[in-house]
Amino acid sequence: MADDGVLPVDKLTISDTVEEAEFSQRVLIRSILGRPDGGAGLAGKTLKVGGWVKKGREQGKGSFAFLELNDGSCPANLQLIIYSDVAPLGQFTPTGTCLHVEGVLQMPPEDKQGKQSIELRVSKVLDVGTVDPANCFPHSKCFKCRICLVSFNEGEGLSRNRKKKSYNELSKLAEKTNSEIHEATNQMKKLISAIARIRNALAFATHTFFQKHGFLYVHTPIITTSDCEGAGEMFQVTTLINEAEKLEKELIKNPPPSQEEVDMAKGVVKEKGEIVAKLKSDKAGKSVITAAVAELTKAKENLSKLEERFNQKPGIPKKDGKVDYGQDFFARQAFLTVSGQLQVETFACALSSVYTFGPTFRAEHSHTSRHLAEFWMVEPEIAFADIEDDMKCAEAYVRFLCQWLLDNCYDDMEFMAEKFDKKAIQRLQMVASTNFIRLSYTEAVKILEEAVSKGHKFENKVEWGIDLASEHEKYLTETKFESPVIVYNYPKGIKAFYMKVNPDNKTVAAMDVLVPKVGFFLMDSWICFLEQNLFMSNRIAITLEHANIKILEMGLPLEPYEWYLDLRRYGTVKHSGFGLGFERMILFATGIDNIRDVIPFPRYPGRADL
Ligand SMILES: NC(=O)C[C@H](N)C(=O)O
Repeated sequence: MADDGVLPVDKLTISDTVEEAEFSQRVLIRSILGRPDGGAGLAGKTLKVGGWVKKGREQGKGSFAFLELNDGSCPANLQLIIYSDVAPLGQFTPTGTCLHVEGVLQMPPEDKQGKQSIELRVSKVLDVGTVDPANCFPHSKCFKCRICLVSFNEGEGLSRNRKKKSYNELSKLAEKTNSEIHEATNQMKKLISAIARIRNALAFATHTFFQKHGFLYVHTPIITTSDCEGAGEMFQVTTLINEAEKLEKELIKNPPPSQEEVDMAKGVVKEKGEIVAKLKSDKAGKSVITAAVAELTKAKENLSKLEERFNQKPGIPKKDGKVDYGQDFFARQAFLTVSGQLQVETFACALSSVYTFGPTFRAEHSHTSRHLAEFWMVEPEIAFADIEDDMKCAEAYVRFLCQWLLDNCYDDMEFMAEKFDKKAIQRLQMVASTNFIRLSYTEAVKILEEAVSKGHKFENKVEWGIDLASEHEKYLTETKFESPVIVYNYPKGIKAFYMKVNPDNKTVAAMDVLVPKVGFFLMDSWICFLEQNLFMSNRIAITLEHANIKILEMGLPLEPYEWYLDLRRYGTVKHSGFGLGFERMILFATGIDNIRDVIPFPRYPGRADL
C-alpha cells in the first residue's frame, strides 16, 4: 500500500467486465480506455461500441483502415481497425462519420503498442451515418455543426488570442492544409466535449453536495413579477407585441367595418326592436313574437361583432397613455427571473434548508468575457443561519466542487491543463485543500490603502464605500494572500435591498468569495485573468423595516414585493444564502477565459442562435 493509502497500479485487480451503456446497445469507451491498464486486460473480448470518427485513414493499399472513435464518454478515442472484407472502407474515414460496430478487442502489434494499449478489430458494422467528404473537412460548415454551435461558429466566444490563433486561421480555410484544419478543429471539439463533461460533473456535484447536507431542491419560477436585484435589468415576458402584430395582419387581410356599417347595424337593431315592441303592444301571436325576438337577437349579435372589430386598433393597447398590461397574457407586467432567491426564501421559511439551481436572465448590455444574458445560478437558502454559517457553506461547497472535479474529471482536467491552462489542476488542488481567508470589507480597504501608500498603483481609487474592482480583488487574493478570500460586511449603499443591515448601520451582512488569479498561459502565451468573485451575491436576510425602506429608496414599487415582505411579518426566521454563478465556476475550474465558451448556445447582446 502506498503512503497515501492508494494501491499501486500493479496491485490493482482489474475486473474484466466493461460498463454497458444503459438503454443503448454498446459499451462506453471510457470503461475500456479509462482502466488503469488502458484496456489491455480486456483483450479477446467481443463487444459493441458506437461513436464518431475523429480521424480515419486507409492503409495497406486500401486493404484496411484505422479509425479513431470517440463516443463522448471520455476525451480519449478508441482505435478501430477494419478490413475491406468487412465493408467498403471509404465511407468510414471522413471525420464525423457515425459508427455502431461490433468487434473483438485485441492488443495492437508490438511496435505500435506505445500509443494504444488496445484496439477493436471490427467484425460487423451495425450502423453507419456517413458524411459527404466534400462537405466535411475542410469546410466552414463544420463550425456550424453540432456542438460547435456554442460560440465557435463566428469565433466570437473565443478569447482574443485564441481567436487569432484558431478561428481566424481556420476561417481562411482555403489557405490551409486539410491536416492543419483538421487538427485545430479537433482540438476545439475536444475542448467543447471536455467542457460539456465538466459542466455536467459540476451540476451533479452541486446536487450531491446539497442533498448530502439535507437541502431540498426547489424549482423556482422562470417567469416572475418581481425584480430580485432591483436593477431593472429584466427581460420582459409579454404577448402584447405578437398579439399586436397578429392583429395588424388580420386587419389588413380583413379590414374593420366603417362607421357607416356600424351605424347601419345599429339602425337594424333599432328597427328590429321597434318591430318586437309593436308586435307585443298589438298582442300578436306567440310564435310571431318569438320569430321577431330571434331576429332582434341576431341583429344585436351582428352589431356587437361589428363594434368589437370596429374598436380594434392596431398597435399595443394603451390605457391612460400607458401600455395596458391588464390586456397582457398574465394580466400584469411579467419578466424572466434574474434570481430565484426571493421565491426560494419562501421555502426556506417553511422547510429550512433549500436550494434552487436554474437559468437566470439579465438584460445587461455587457459585452464582456464574464457576462451572459442567460446563465445558470445555484442559490441555497438556509434557515436559522447567519453570515458565519453562510460563509462556511459557501466555502465547503466550492471546495467540494473542486475536489469532485479532481476525483471524477481528471482526464478532462488533464486535457485542460495540457492544452489550455497549465495551472488548472494545481488550482483545483489548492482550493480544495485550503481554508479560505476571511476579512471584513473595512479590513480589505485598509490593506488596499496600505498597498497604495507603499506605491502600488490601482486604476480605481481606493476608499471606504467603493465597490471593490477586479484589480482590488486580484490584489487581495493573488498578491496579499495567494489564497481564496471571503470579504464580508460591505457598505450598505452598494448592495441589494434584501441584505441585513449590521448594528453599525453602515454595513450589511453580505459576503463575496474571491478566488486567486488564474495566471495562465494560453497557446500563444497571453496571460488571462478571471473574474475574481465567484458569487453573484451572498447575504443574510433583512428585517421587515429595512426591506420596506430599501425597496422604496431604490424607487421600486412595494406591491410586487408585498408577498416577500409577508415572510418577515409571519414567522420570520434568521436566514442566509448565496448565489453561485455556475458558468463562472466553470471558468474558474477550467481556466477558460471567456464565459461564452462554457455554456452551449450562449446568449448575449445581439446573439441568440437557435
Ligand atoms: N441567491 C442570491 O443571493 C443571489 C442574488 N440574488 C443575486 O442574484 O446576486
